[in-house]
Amino acid sequence: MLNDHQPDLAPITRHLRAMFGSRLLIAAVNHLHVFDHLSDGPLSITQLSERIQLQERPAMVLFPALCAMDLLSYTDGLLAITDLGRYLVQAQTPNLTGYVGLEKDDAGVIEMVNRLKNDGPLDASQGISFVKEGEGPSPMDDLELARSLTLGLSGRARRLSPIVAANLSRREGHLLDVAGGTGFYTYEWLLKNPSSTATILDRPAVLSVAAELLDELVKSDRAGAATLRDRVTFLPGDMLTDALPQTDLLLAASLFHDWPTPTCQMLANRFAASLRPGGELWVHDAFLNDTLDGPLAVTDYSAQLFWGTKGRAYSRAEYRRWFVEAGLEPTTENIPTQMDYGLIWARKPAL
Ligand SMILES: C[S@@+](CC[C@H](N)C(=O)[O-])C[C@H]1O[C@@H](n2cnc3c(N)ncnc32)[C@H](O)[C@@H]1O
Repeated sequence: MLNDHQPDLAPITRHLRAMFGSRLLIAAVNHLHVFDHLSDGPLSITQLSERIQLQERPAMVLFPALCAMDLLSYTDGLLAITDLGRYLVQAQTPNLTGYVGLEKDDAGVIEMVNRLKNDGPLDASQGISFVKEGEGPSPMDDLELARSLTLGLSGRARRLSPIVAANLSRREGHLLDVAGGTGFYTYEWLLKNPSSTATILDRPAVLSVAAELLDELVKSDRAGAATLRDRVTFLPGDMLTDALPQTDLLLAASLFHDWPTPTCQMLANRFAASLRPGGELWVHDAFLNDTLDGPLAVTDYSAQLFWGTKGRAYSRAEYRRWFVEAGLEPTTENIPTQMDYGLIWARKPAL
C-alpha cells in the first residue's frame, strides 16, 4: 500500500488537462456559438448537436464540460444557460465573448474546433495513439512509438497499481489484464495473490516493454517478486478480434476510454464471454457523473482523450448499461483510487 505521506497526484494531471478544457471553452464561445444558440431557451442534447452539427462523441465531450464549468445546466434532458453562462451570449451587455475571443485563433483552439466538427483529426493516416483497430497503421505496432507511449504511462501505472491491486478481489485464480500496457496492475495483484496466475494481453511491441519492466521487478528485493515470472503469460494479440482466454478476473484499466461507444459495448460483450461463471469484470477509469455535468477534472480529461484517442470519458451509468447488455450483474460499488480515477465492477452469474 502507499504510505500516508504520499500525496494524491491529481493536481498535476488536473493542471495538465486544463489546457484541453480551455480549448473547449473558446471553441464553444467563439467558433460554435453554443451560448447564442441557447439564448432563446433550453434545448435537448440532440437538438443542440444538430444546430451546431456535432456528432455524438464530440457532443458528449463538450456539453458535460460546459456544465462542469457551471456555464450550462443539464436538467430533465435539457441544456440551459446558467446565470454565469449568460455572460457568454453576444446579445447580453456586458459579456466576455470578445475577451474570450482574444484567444480564438490559438492553434490548439483551431485544431480543437476541427476535431469537434470532424469527430477526430482530419488526418489520422498514421493511426491514433493507444489504439489498434483493423489493418491500418497503429503507433502501438511501431517499436519506438509503442515504447515511448507505454513508458509515458508507466509513472501513472506504478503509482496507481498498488492501490488498484489492494481493492481488486483477492482470490486464487486467473487474472486477464486486457490492454495491460506496462503490466504493473498485474504484477501488483499477483504479489497480493501468491497462488494466482495472470495473462497480459496487448500488442507485441508493448509487451516487450512490459517484459523488461517485469525483469526489473523480478531482480528487485520486493518480497515474492521472484515468483512472478512463472505466473505471468504475455499474450500478443488484438482484443477486438482474437479469442480471449477464459479467466476469473478481467481488468480493463484505462481501456474503454480510448474507444467510441459501439466498440465499448462490443468489448464488454467479449469480456463477459471470457469470464468463467462467478467471474468478475473490473474497470479502472475516470468516470463522468451519471448526471453528465462533471466533475471538471474528468470533463477536462475527456477533452484530452477526445483529442488523442477514439474515445472519451464515460459515466458509470453508461458502463453499467454495457455490462447489463453483456449479461453481467453490475455491483453498485464505486471505489475511488487516486488521480481522479476509480474502480467499478460487475459479476458474471454463477451457473
Ligand atoms: C491507455 S493504454 C492502457 C494501458 C494499461 N491498461 C494502463 O492502465 O496503464 C491502452 C492500451 O491498449 C492497447 N491496445 C490498443 N488497441 C489494442 C488492441 N486492438 N488489442 C490489444 N491491445 C490494444 C495499447 O497497446 C495500450 O497498451
